[in-house]
Amino acid sequence: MTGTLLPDWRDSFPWPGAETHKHARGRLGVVSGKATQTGAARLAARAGLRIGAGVVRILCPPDAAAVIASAVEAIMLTPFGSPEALVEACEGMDAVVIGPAAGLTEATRAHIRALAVTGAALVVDADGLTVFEGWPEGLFEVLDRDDVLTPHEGEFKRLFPDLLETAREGGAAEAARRAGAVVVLKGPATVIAAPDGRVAVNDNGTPWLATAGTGDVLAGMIGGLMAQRMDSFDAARAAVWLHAEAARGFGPGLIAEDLPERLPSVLAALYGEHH
Ligand SMILES: NC(=O)C1=CN([C@@H]2O[C@H](COP(=O)(O)OP(=O)(O)OC[C@H]3O[C@@H](n4cnc5c(N)ncnc54)[C@H](OP(=O)(O)O)[C@@H]3O)[C@@H](O)[C@H]2O)[C@@H](O)CC1
Ligand SMILES: Nc1ncnc2c1ncn2[C@@H]1O[C@H](COP(=O)(O)OP(=O)(O)O)[C@@H](O)[C@H]1O
Repeated sequence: MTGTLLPDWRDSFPWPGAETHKHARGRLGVVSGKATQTGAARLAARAGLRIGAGVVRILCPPDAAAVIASAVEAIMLTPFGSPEALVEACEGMDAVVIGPAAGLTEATRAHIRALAVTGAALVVDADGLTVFEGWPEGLFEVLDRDDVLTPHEGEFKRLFPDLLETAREGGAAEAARRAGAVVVLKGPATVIAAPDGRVAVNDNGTPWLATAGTGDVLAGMIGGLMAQRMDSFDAARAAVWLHAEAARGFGPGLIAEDLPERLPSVLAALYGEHH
């Protein structure tokens, strides 16, 4: 492992107890895009499962069901055809990831606003952020403090056009206050900020992560920890650190698909330090 100090979120990491079962470990939902854009959701779902959510289900538009069904095993699948049907399919979910390859459509906005009133904590990423460009309050007004936004710099600028001139730390802190949710401003030194003023800067980033789909994996990892009821700020810090650690362990040639498969060895090292 990199660094001499072990990260301080490890004491609240959700290792399974002897009496647990899969539903008790946490239920994660991941909303997929249309039939030609299902890869991002599958990456996020696999990452959520690898990081310990006990049950992971992809929610998809009806046209995407056949594509996804042939590409998943442990991950379950429910098609939905309206915001109401999505809410129904998410009943009992502890956390839901929405946005990766969701599409820049009115439907994506409606799905996010509908999910926000369920009991599930939300991770909003990618198109789920961009689709609120010009109407950020349409997103912020429905978020809770335990929801998480995961913008890269381009997405951050679309929601907070005045804040990137500020230093990244200050900008992310103000963004979290404005959104009323945790903000993960991704990049070489990812900044994690909570609406209560907590701010952390991740120190183990690696440029091997600069490849398509790694952000989708990160969203799934954060959602997977939130599904296990880890505090959202700690879940985001832990996921960002573990994600980079998995990439460092792989090195040259890394593609997004490799990250969930590296997680067991990163988690095993962390588990060994803890027990
Ligand atoms: N397997 C799959 O199915 C995958 C599906 N994916 C899905 O694809 C969709 C598009 O996602 P996206 O992130 O490529 O595009 P988007 O944000 O619309 O615009 C990109 C523009 O933003 C700017 N930009 C500025 N800073 C930036 C930064 N730090 N990182 C990146 N961009 C930055 C930059 O502008 P430039 O700097 O070039 O002027 C750039 O041209 C989305 O639905 C996503 O979920 C992907 O997740 C991959 C795997
Ligand atoms: N140069 C870099 N150094 C460290 N981490 C990086 C670098 N470039 C990208 N990353 C990380 O890779 C991930 C990319 O996420 P994102 O831009 O959302 O990609 P995608 O939409 O293709 O999934 C983020 O976690 C980001 O912090």
